[in-house]
Amino acid sequence: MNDLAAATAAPLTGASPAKLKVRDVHFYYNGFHALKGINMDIPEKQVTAIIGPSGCGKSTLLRIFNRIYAIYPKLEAKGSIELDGENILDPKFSMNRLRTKVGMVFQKPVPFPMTIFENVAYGIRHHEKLSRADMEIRVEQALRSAALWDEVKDKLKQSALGLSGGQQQRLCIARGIALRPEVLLLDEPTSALDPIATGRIEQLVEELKHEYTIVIVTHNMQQAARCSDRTAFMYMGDLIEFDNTEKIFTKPSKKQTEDYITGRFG
Ligand SMILES: Nc1ncnc2c1ncn2[C@@H]1O[C@H](COP(=O)(O)OP(=O)(O)OP(=O)(O)O)[C@@H](O)[C@H]1O
Repeated sequence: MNDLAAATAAPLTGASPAKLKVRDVHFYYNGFHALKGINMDIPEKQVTAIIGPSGCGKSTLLRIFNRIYAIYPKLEAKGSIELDGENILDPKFSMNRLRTKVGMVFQKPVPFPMTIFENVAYGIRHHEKLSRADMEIRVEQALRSAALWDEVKDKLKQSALGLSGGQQQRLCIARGIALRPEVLLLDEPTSALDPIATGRIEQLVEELKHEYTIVIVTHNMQQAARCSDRTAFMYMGDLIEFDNTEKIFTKPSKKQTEDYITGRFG
């Protein structure tokens, strides 16, 4: 870790190397300075939660990890984010390649209006040419990984819109992992779900971290405490503290973090 990262983030502990190295990242919405010099190392095959009050920049930071902002004019990111040593903010890092390495699941599950099978196959087809048999294997693997296979294996040809909200969100996760990304971004993936479906997704996150580096934005502090290894606390575009989740929730170093997790503001 360089000096910049050391300024806000405790060093990574344990065996996980950094999968993403965020260095002095600034972000501007049409001139509005939304991220003010973020430095952090996201550990490989662990879950990193980003928490903080509404408007602090959580989603903005998450969306930079797959450069989704690049489709809008007047949005600008500065700094660098290295994925295994390559800067993903560099326009030379193609969007197509980035999509296969970094998958994203949004707050509200939005299945495509097509069959369950096609929802998963669609993205794969865009990037790879597979035989029908290989495609069937890939779709099954993705649905199994997303803990949805047993519930849908007999109705793969039915519309995905007939699934429950929790099933739809797991389908979106299956769609995300079907491309075999290395990093999975989850933007408040359970905010539209009931407690049972939420528990299922949290359990799934726990299982998926063995294969993927996961970054999750959540408003729910209990969720961050339950399912992440590291937690980043943001406030007004700054990364205030980034440390092991247990430390953030039991012995935070910064007063602002303590005030937030004890409900004194936000
Ligand atoms: N498209 C946009 N145009 C202009 N400003 C924006 C845009 N999107 C977000 N912002 C501003 O950038 C800041 C960070 O927003 P962001 O959505 O990242 O916050 P957040 O922490 O994810 O909030 P929430 O928890 O409410 O989703 C806020 O001040 C917000 O108003």
